[in-house]
Amino acid sequence: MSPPRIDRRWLRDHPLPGLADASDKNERGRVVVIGGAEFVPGALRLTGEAALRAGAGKVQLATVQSVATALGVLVPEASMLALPSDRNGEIAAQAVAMLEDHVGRCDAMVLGPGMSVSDRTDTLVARLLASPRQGLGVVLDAAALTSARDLAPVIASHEGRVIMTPHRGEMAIFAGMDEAAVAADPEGVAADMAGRFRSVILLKGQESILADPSGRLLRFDGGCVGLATAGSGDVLAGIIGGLLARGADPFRAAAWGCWLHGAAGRALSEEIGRIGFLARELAAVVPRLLDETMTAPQNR
Ligand SMILES: NC(=O)C1=CN([C@@H]2O[C@H](COP(=O)(O)OP(=O)(O)OC[C@H]3O[C@@H](n4cnc5c(N)ncnc54)[C@H](OP(=O)(O)O)[C@@H]3O)[C@@H](O)[C@H]2O)[C@@H](O)CC1
Ligand SMILES: Nc1ncnc2c1ncn2[C@@H]1O[C@H](COP(=O)(O)OP(=O)(O)O)[C@@H](O)[C@H]1O
Repeated sequence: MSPPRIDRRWLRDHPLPGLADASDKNERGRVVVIGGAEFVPGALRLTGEAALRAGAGKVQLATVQSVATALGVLVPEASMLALPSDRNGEIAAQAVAMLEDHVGRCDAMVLGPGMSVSDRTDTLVARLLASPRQGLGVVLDAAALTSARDLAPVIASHEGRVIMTPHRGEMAIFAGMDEAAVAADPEGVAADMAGRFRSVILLKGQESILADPSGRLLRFDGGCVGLATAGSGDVLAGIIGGLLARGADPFRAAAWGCWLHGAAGRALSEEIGRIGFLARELAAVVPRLLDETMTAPQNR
């Protein structure tokens, strides 16, 4: 029997925490997004804007010094943390000392967009996850997933507050199996990894599978082919980070994020065309979708 579907009915039965009209931006939480490099200088724009569009109160973008100023101008709503880089224009391992302080003041951390697989990334990810912080939700995406594969006990110590978002290729590396084996049993693989890492796993694809350590499983098939575009996963990670910062629990944040991302893709398919809308266009659709799903009686 296939797992329940993430759809409007599921969202209605599992609402996001409400926000009073009188609420202050500080009540909507703070997200730090760590990643990017000289060869993908705009990656954090995708993630940071998505976190803000999902309702986060404040976003901080932490990336290499050589791109930080330009990125800050591109996303003037964010504050910037300029990190030392190595000779390849990627975040240097010593940046971790600067980051540890900042992460301690945040409600959500998104780690990995635009980073590449390397020993430096491994060091950074291991150090940033080493001491779980009360209430911090974590999204691990892209290269951070490869770093996470040897960190099961560390990730488990975060007590279910880590969300990992691999696509099938990343899951194959992460789980140490070939992609055909992941494709043959995505539900089994996602459930197994969620149990081993005591974390939430969102295995992305045309159909995405969401699993948590307690054995809950959901599926989402409401996206569209246009979502298979560069940077689309960076946007999803940002939406989930923004929802975590607003106070959603990790499983709910991942499920809502998956649905919002898919529904935004469908909206752009209709408005712009089936293929060829840009990842950076997705986030702007999210606030309207949130209003519709959170308030309109006909959608409940
Ligand atoms: N590239 C860009 O233009 C942009 C990239 N951006 C950022 O870079 C991140 C990476 O994106 P991407 O596109 O560089 O790597 P993607 O294909 O996700 O592979 C990741 C890993 O999975 C592996 N892997 C993949 N398929 C596989 C398979 N079938 N079977 C097995 N393995 C497979 C793959 O192995 P490889 O193909 O290298 O052998 C690699 O190790 C992205 O999430 C985003 O943050 C953005 O900022 C925007 C612009
Ligand atoms: N054919 C498809 N139909 C529906 N959704 C898709 C399809 N292909 C990819 N997606 C979705 O698009 C997103 C792509 O994420 P990812 O592969 O990480 O992109 P990138 O690495 O380019 O940022 C995922 O949320 C995935 O579920």
